[in-house]
Amino acid sequence: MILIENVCHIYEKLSKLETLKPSKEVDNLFTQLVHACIPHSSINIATLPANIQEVRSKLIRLCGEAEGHLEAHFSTILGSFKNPLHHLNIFPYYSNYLKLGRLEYDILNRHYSTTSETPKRVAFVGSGPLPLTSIVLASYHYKNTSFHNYDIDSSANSMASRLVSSDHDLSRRMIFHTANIMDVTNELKEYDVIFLAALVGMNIDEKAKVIQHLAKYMAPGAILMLRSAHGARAFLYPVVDPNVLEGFDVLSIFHPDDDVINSVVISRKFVEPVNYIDKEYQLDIGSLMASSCKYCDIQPFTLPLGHMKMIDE
Ligand SMILES: C[S@+](CC[C@H](N)C(=O)[O-])C[C@H]1O[C@@H](n2cnc3c(N)ncnc32)[C@H](O)[C@@H]1O
Repeated sequence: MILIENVCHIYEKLSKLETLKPSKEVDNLFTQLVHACIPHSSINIATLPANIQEVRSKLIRLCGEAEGHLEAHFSTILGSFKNPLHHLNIFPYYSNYLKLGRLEYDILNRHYSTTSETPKRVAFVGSGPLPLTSIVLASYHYKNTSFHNYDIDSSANSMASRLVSSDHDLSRRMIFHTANIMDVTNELKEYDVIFLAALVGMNIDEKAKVIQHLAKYMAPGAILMLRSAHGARAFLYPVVDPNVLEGFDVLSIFHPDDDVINSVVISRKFVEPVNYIDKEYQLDIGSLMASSCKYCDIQPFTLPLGHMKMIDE
């Protein structure tokens, strides 16, 4: 299959590079990789043989590493401006973040509440040196909400806070916490909505552990927004399996088919605590959740961006 050959070929080249810091060569290879993957939305990655799965998980790590370098590079440049927020469009993927932010806002708005309330406190886990999702949501969509950004890396947080420090409004509403999210416990109860970055939990097991931790501490009824990947885009980002969302109702899953790479999974922490009686019952809950996802939310609604597919999985 041409796609697989192409992806493996690009992986070979990327894995031989000494550094994944931004350069013409690195940028070209990642651009080729993204363009190779975007059109293949119907391929089921789970059916590929083990050697290709191995390439895939290595590729996801390389993509994550390169994304970290790219974000740090542009955050440093932006930090040299008097007001960095006026220059965000120098980041080559800024328009993707504007689209993704709008998409996530629309999805959230539809499910957040039956009243016209908006979330008061939002957390973004894995915000990185260039926390564009929080910046876009805080600037354009949730203008009275505070955004608590969590990152394990203190240098990412200092770069990120520099970006908003000269903005009177955002510097008050964007708060940065340096912590491994696995060590943050009761504080998580304070958030109406928690976003989990695609790159926190690089494989199914790591992702499941983070989700289990969030399930343990999030407030009942709070919303968890997850980023996943569909079709060949799963060569770029980890896939969130809805079956690992124990303790949550999966409300819907969106698979963009344009240049927004990530799928969005929205789920709500159970309102009533679940008393697991025995292992068998626990399994039943899992399968019930998987099937409830099938039927929970399949009525189409108007998305401003077009090109979006709402898929029930
Ligand atoms: C650079 S990316 C930023 C977000 C990215 N644009 C996305 O949507 O995934 C991921 C960030 O997650 C942080 N991270 C990874 N694991 C983490 C954890 N367990 N707790 C907190 N932050 C974590 C990394 O330090 C990194 O800065």
